Amino acid sequence: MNLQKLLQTIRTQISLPDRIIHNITTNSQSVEKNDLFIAIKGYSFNGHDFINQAIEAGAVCIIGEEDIQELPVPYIKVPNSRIALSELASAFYGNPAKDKKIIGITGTNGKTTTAYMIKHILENAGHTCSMFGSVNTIINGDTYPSLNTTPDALNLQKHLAISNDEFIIMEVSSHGIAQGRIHGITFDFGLFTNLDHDHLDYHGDMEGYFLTKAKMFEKLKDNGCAIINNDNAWGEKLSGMLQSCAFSFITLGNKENDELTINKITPGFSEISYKGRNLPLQLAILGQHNTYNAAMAFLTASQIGVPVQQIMKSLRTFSGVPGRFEVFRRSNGTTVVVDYAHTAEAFSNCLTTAKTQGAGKVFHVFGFRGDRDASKRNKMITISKKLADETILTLDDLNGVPPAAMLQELKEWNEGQVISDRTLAIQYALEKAKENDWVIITGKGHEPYHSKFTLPANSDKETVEYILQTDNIYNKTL
Ligand SMILES: CC(=O)N[C@H]1[C@@H](OP(=O)(O)OP(=O)(O)OC[C@H]2O[C@@H](n3ccc(=O)[nH]c3=O)[C@H](O)[C@@H]2O)O[C@H](CO)[C@@H](O)[C@@H]1O[C@H](C)C(=O)N[C@@H](C)C(=O)N[C@H](CCC(=O)O)C(=O)O
Ligand SMILES: Nc1ncnc2c1ncn2[C@@H]1O[C@H](COP(=O)(O)OP(=O)(O)OP(=O)(O)O)[C@@H](O)[C@H]1O
Repeated sequence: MNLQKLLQTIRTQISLPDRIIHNITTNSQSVEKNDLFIAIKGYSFNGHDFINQAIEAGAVCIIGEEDIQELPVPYIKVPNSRIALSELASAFYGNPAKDKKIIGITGTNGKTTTAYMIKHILENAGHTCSMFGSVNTIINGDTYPSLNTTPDALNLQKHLAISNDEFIIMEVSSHGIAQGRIHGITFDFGLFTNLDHDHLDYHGDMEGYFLTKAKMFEKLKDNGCAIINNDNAWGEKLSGMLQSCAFSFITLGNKENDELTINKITPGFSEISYKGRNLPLQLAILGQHNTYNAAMAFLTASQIGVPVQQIMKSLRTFSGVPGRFEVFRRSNGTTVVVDYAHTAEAFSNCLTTAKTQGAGKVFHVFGFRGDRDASKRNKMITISKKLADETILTLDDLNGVPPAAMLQELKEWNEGQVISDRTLAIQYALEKAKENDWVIITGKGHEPYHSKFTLPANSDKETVEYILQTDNIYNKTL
């Protein structure tokens, strides 16, 4: 793309040589000849420190937000590099968002599950969908791994440009919003699932976290639609803020003016009311929280025009998301659940579901992510001890925290079992659980985790599958 034309996007007054830009990059290590390098101030590094390296590798123009003198190539200072990145990426890929119907899903929990449900319903109704989220990225039917829940601006614009699908369903994380990753796009639908104590290391407090999430709704098209779960204080607060917006908004909850109300939740079957009709909502997956996710998906599909009966049928055949409340049965009658829960509310949902399903004893295995919001740990442990019969603490991703320091902390939180190796912790719970007991393993879900005793498995899901397939306990085979 022509450099001068590209830079009109960020309204620069600087006159630039007439040349073609090969690519835009923010990483000096991937710069190639004729690239435009954008210096980003990050959390671990400052991209401005790598400008010389980028020039040596062939960058022909640099964008940054610091004062920098005497570079051998044009340097353009902008107020905010991440915003410039979004604008330039959008221009570079031909403003691909403008022709797309984009569904953005934000909230602490339920984004992935709701995204999968919407995709399932829309595809059954004959639509095609791309999906960008934390489990994977699906475009034109091809699946790619995801680095982030919300792709960085360059990848986001690139994904949009290559997608030929009718709908884009994307999870919108608070980090993605705060880092301007979605700056270059507008949404047709904006969904808010809920808000729970998480990521406060990044956002400071709940109010700051909420206001970041709320920013996604500033990006809704005037003819767009917001769909809010009103059955929590933060959803109600957001609904209040959206009253005077140009776009329409509808809510789900348990009040008269909610578009959809959830009247009753029982295992595998709930009753909702929609447009004056009471409807049985049958799901093949467990967890009362999934009724809320299904209700969000229902409202979205209905707004798109999928007939109600068809939505209900699709929800009945929805088989779930990898690592989200995945249920396994052991031959001795124990039920094992692998779930991606990271917050106290998500723990509460999982553990309560076990009890409502008639669990005997409930064993709960989990750990804390190192270097991530330590302020939520007290709530997580408290709810686990309240609702589980035995809490077994183990290591989760350490993110650079020394294992000994984390183990020491785990021992301070739990006078009961602390088993450092995650595989052995799962093994311990499975050995103790008898018929009708439940083992709930939260944290890693489908994501890889490197245990010393990894064997053929490296996620909680694979660990459990391996044990159940062989019905063997790891240390007997080591
Ligand atoms: C803390 C955080 O959010 N980090 C994200 C951020 O990276 P960063 O700003 O920290 O980058 P950095 O490593 O400090 O580098 C700064 C700049 O220097 C450049 N650099 C660096 C080294 C070098 O040799 N040369 C060079 O040019 C880098 O390319 C970068 O442009 O920007 C990157 C590009 O957008 C993200 O991939 C990265 O996500 C990391 C992987 C991450 O773990 N993020 C998590 C916290 C996150 O975003 N999570 C949410 C979901 C949360 C949830 O709901 O659970 C998500 O959307 O994924
Ligand atoms: N509607 C909900 N309300 C509360 N908890 C939920 C809800 N939906 C899912 N959960 C819990 O949150 C966990 C993560 O679910 P999901 O992956 O769908 O959410 P997410 O918002 O995408 O989270 P992440 O970004 O961490 O993947 C689930 O395993 C479950 O324990």
